[in-house]
Amino acid sequence: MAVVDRWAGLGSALASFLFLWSMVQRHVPVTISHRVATWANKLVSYFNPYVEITISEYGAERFRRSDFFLAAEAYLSDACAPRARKLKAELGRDSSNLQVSVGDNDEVTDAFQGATVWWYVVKKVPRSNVISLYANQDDPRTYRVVFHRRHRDLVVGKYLPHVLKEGRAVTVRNRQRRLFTNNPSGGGRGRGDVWSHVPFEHPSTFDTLAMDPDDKEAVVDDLEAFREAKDYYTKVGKAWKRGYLLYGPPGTGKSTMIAAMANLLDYDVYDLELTAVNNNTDLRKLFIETTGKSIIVVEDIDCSVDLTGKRKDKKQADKKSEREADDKPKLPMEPEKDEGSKITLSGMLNFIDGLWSACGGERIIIFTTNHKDKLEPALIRRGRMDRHIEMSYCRFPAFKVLAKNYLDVEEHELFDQIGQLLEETDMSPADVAENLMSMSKKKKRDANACLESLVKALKQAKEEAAKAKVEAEAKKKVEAAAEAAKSKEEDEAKEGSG
Ligand SMILES: Nc1ncnc2c1ncn2[C@@H]1O[C@H](COP(=O)(O)OP(=O)(O)OP(=O)(O)O)[C@@H](O)[C@H]1O
Ligand SMILES: [Mg+2]
Repeated sequence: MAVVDRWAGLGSALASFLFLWSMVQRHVPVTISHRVATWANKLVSYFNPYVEITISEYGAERFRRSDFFLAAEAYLSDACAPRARKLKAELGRDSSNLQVSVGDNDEVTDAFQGATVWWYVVKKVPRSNVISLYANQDDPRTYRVVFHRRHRDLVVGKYLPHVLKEGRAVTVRNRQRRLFTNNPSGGGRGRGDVWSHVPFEHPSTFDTLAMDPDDKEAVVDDLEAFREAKDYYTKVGKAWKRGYLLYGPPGTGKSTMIAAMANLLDYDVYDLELTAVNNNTDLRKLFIETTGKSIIVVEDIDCSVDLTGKRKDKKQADKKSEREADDKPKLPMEPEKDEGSKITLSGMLNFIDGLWSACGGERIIIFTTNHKDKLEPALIRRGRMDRHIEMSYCRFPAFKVLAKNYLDVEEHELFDQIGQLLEETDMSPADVAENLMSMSKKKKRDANACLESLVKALKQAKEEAAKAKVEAEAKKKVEAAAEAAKSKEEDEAKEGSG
């Protein structure tokens, strides 16, 4: 009975203290109550030897998640997830790789050079009128890093930089590379909508690419030097980017080489379809929305848009006369027919090396074409397209790579004959490859049969080429004769009238 009484007394005493405290608080100046709070904090920290650092999801850049937060997230999921009890598994952004991260309100311990560090994930529930029991999926999170105060220098000076570095490395390692293509201009709903992407999964590598070994090595060296050359580019005052022009007949491996480059450098690929871009402004927007560590590709640049001012004028003049000729009244509702892409040469040049091209850095721009001579020289001069790489017909060294890849054959009695034939005939690597895999699926791939079929195809190609040559010469002769006869006739007519 007495105990209950005592408790009741204590309760009422506490109640009156709280009441008094709230009265005091109301009447004591703000500065004093602040001072009391600071003192209380000091008192607590005197007895509590632990220090806390917080890393919030949204830092100074309100629209972007803070880099440090992302790095910490990656670090935790990689290094500490095995010790967490509450894990969260999500499909990665590309729904192909599973990402495990530490669940909300969980504690994870980490050890670093003898110091123990505790990580907590806290969700910040925004103050609102609606009371909700569960934190929202999108509520910003904060990491709390707690450690003993004697480790303060170690944690701030070494551990956190270590987390940042490791986290970034993990992000790069887990990154699913992507293949982007531009959406038709005007179709996007807003920022970030200009490119769509799929996972980049092309298996081509420089090992499987058939070309002259010396040329191949030169390209690989060049790419690797580029990747390491950030400081060099800064020193010489150039934007960190490099242009390659790949030219050569169809089927010689231009697209394949781009995939091999992306796989070698571990870059994303932006496949730019110029015909879907309306004007120079859209082109610039596309460029700005690309990220670093990427290859921007324009395939068949000679075919996609008319980049020479002269030809464009002619086309427009043609269109005009066409319009005048056709006197049918146009329906008022009918919009003016799109006059094709309005990208100009200057827009394209700006795209490659204008001021904007320096945003972000670490980009490779590649043009491919089947007709190098048709291109505007300004577009491909050195500095814009720094390196011109010719992809040519398959010769013996390239054939050896294909034979090894497709048939696992490095030596064969037919090689001499094939080498000879490849020197005399122009056959693209695509055709050679096709012959090397031309066996039906049921039969086991037989190297002899494949090589024989290749020899046959080469001989046939050689004959056809010879025949075509003879025909072309005959045609030339006939034309020359006709020309001579015509000029003779004209001369005679002149003499007759004179
Ligand atoms: N040098 C090569 N090494 C290995 N495979 C090749 C090579 N060239 C062509 N091939 C094979 O031929 C196919 C076509 O090659 P690719 O698409 O790279 O040619 P391309 O030069 O881009 O042709 P186009 O000018 O028509 O675009 C590829 O799938 C590839 O398997
Ligand atoms: Mg191609």
